[in-house]
Parts: sequence; C-alpha cells; structure tokens
Amino acid sequence: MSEQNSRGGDDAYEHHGGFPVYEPVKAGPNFGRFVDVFRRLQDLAVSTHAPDDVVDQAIAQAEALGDLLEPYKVGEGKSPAGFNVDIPGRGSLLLPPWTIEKFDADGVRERGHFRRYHLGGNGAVHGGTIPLLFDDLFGMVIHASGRPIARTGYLHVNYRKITPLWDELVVEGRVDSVDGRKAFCSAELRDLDGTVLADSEALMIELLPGQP
Ligand SMILES: CCCCCCCCCCCCCCCC(=O)SCCNC(=O)CCNC(=O)[C@H](O)C(C)(C)COP(=O)(O)OP(=O)(O)OC[C@H]1O[C@@H](n2cnc3c(N)ncnc32)[C@H](O)[C@@H]1OP(=O)(O)O
Repeated sequence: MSEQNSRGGDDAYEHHGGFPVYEPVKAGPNFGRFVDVFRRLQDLAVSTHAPDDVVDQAIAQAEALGDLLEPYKVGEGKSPAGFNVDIPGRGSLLLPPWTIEKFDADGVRERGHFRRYHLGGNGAVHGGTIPLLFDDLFGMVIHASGRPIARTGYLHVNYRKITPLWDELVVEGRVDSVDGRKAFCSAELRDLDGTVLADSEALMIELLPGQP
C-alpha cells in the first residue's frame, strides 16, 4: 500500500526519511521472561551492597552469561528488543516497562510503573527518566497518527509533582497541530487518581528523504 506524506509524496522511501524499512521482529515465547530477568538484575545492580566475594561471583556469572549471548549479537532492527508491542517497554531495557493501552490516530496511552533502577533522589523517579518516557511516547504518537517518520526537535517537560517508584501510572499523548513537516505534540503523566505528575510538549519534525 502506498503511504502519503505531508509533502504530497506517496513513495514509501520518503515515508521513512533516511531510515531503512524495519519489519517487526517476532520474539520467541521466552523473550518476555528474558527481559524481566534483566530488569531484575538492573534493579539489583543499583540496590545491593554485597560482600566482595559475592561481587566476584556475580562478575564471573555475568561474564559467563555474556559469553553465552555474544554469538547471537545482531544489528539494529534485527533483535526483538524494542519491536515487540506486547512486551512492556516493547522488550527494550532502555525503556521503562510500560504497556500500550491505546494506539490510534487520536493518540497513544501507556500504563506502567517505574522501578528501583529508575530511582533519582529521596524515593522519586529520576528526572531524566521522565523525558525518556515522553520522547518514546511521542515517537509512537507520530507512528500511530500515520505521519512519516520524525525526530524530536525539542522536548519540554514540566515536573508538577514527585513521581513515585512502583505505583501504576498512565501517560497519554497526541498530535495537537501540524504545520508542514512540524507536528506539535503534548502529553501528560498521571497517577490513577488523575493527578498530573508531569506534562510535556514536543516538536516532532518529519525527516526529509535521506536524513538520518
Ligand atoms: C514494528 C513495531 C513498532 C512499534 C512502534 C514503534 C514506534 C517508534 C517509536 C520510536 C520511539 C523513539 C522516538 C525517539 C525520537 C527521538 O528521540 S529522535 C532523537 C532526538 N532528536 C534528534 O536527534 C534530532 C536531531 N536534529 C536533526 O536531525 C535535525 O535538526 C532535524 C530534526 C532533521 C531537522 O533538521 P532540518 O531538516 O534541517 O530542519 P530545519 O529546516 O532546521 O527545521 C524544520 C522546521 O522546524 C523548525 N525547528 C527545528 N528545530 C526546532 C527547534 N528546536 N525548535 C523550534 N523549531 C525548530 C525550524 O524552524 C523549521 O521551521 P519552518 O521554517 O519550516 O517553519
């Protein structure tokens, strides 16, 4: 099917700027557990104070695990990490473990929580993690709106309240207006009482053919 872009082109290459056309990478049945166990290790790596001999054993076991996985390294777009919408955080350890609830032209909503790995100071989520959540959401908002691939021009975040670890939260965003290549987007992060913890505005700029 041809894809119409905002410049009136219907060329699938233009729709993707300078990006290759990625295909979904199907994960095996164990991949969700694989991601979960690494999330647990991320939490433990930043929340333990083990005796040095235990640290030494952990290093040996982690190196053995690295040796097991190393032969299976693949290039960008070839791993199921980041491409599986059924797995929290799309199966990417970079992303917080949030699940997509709504994905359509009106916007995208995700639900999830932050973990110990995402700790900033005094029990609150790290202030750098929240723009990550919004930035990824805006990428999905563009995808869901059917617009050509875009990169973030700017991302503004207002931190309204302390964002807690572990509590279930909801983030929702949408395209508010479009001006040529520019899509102006907004989103809010809320707790389950509806209190806004942070909100964000971003400019997502459609890539020209060949732009990386
Ligand atoms: C298969 C299953 C999939 C599942 C579903 C997956 C969905 C998939 C999710 C992906 C989720 C990841 C999403 C991450 C998204 C990033 O985080 S991208 C990484 C961060 N962003 C970047 O690295 C961008 C770096 N910047 C650039 O590359 C270039 O600046 C850009 C964006 C290509 C634009 O450059 P350019 O083409 O030269 O454009 P330029 O003429 O400068 O600007 C165009 C217009 O925008 C305006 N503009 C540009 N910058 C700004 C600014 N900062 N402020 C205001 N106006 C600006 C200009 O004034 C101009 O306006 P007009 O004159 O047209 O009115």
